[in-house]
Amino acid sequence: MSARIFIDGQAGTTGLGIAQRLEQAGGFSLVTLSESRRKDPEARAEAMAEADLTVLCLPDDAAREAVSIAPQGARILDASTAHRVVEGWVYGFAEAMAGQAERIAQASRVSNPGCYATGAIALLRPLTALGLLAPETAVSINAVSGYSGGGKAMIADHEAKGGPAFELYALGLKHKHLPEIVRYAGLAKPPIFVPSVGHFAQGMLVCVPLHLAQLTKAVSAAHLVEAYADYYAGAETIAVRRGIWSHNLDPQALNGTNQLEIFICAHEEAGQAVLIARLDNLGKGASGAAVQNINLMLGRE
Ligand SMILES: NC(=O)C1=CN([C@@H]2O[C@H](COP(=O)(O)OP(=O)(O)OC[C@H]3O[C@@H](n4cnc5c(N)ncnc54)[C@H](OP(=O)(O)O)[C@@H]3O)[C@@H](O)[C@H]2O)C=CC1
Ligand SMILES: CC(=O)N[C@@H](CCC(=O)OP(=O)(O)O)C(=O)O
Repeated sequence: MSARIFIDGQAGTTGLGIAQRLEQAGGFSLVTLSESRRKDPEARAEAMAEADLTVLCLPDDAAREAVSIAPQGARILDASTAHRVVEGWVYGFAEAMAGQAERIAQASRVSNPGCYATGAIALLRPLTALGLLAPETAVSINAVSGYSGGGKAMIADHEAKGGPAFELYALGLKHKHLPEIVRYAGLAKPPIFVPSVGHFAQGMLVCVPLHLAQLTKAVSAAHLVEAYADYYAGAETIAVRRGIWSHNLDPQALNGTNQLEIFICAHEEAGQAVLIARLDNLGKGASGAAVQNINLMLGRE
């Protein structure tokens, strides 16, 4: 029998992406609401009761409201930022932490990670877990995203007005992904995080520049590659590669997939490295990860 999924916010960017992926995968049927009822709390609560699993693809306030009206026993996966560091919610990044896939499978409340957070945690968690990076280290993160990361409003802006070509933002240094990055990367204090957005729809790069002396012991780039490869051994969605000087990295290369690539680039004589995660912000950064979590929660993976 097919599993019944209610996507609250199905008309939005993430909701549409999840619906398409579930349709392609097969074995799911969607509980849907008419245009006139899709924001009606009573209709949404009924749809949650009918479904085996509800996925929230809503702005944060609407996601909190959805949880408050959810019928008893409803299982919820929240794609918003609202519950990522909230007690009682399991963080939906199965590959990042030992035992996390099992915790997701058993949970009734799972939060889907943020797109930048997925890249940052994929890079930093192995280093803190292996004791190579002390939690109190001062870390910086730079990232670039396609404009679909900003949802319907940013998509409309870019597609109607043609730009800007590139811009930095969140320069108040309080980006909404910092709390989840701190908690799940295992850091003791927030990194300096400077995201940016370019005039391309989809795809992202998340970069952590590192002086090798910041690590707790002397390691070569080859050792780092090996350490990441061991950490993610068996993770089908994550590939580890040694960065090559002559390569440029295109943020769009993994679009349409649920994959994440880690590149370790280093200038060892200078004691410098840059760790880079490449992913599709709408794939492993949103809808792809959501479908992975749906499968785990329903015991299909
Ligand atoms: N875009 C991305 O890359 C990612 C987004 N997310 C998160 O997913 C969530 C959705 O984002 P995104 O898909 O980009 O946003 P969009 O703006 O594209 O879609 C949000 C949808 O929610 C609907 N909505 C708003 N309020 C309510 C309500 N009270 N009841 C029912 N529906 C409502 C909107 O309706 P209407 O169509 O009328 O506006 C819209 O269809 C956000 O929390 C976002 O932070 C997570 C990971 C990545
Ligand atoms: C380009 C852009 O604006 N990106 C969004 C993040 C998108 C995302 O993944 O955020 P959530 O998962 O937390 O919703 C931002 O920086 O706010």
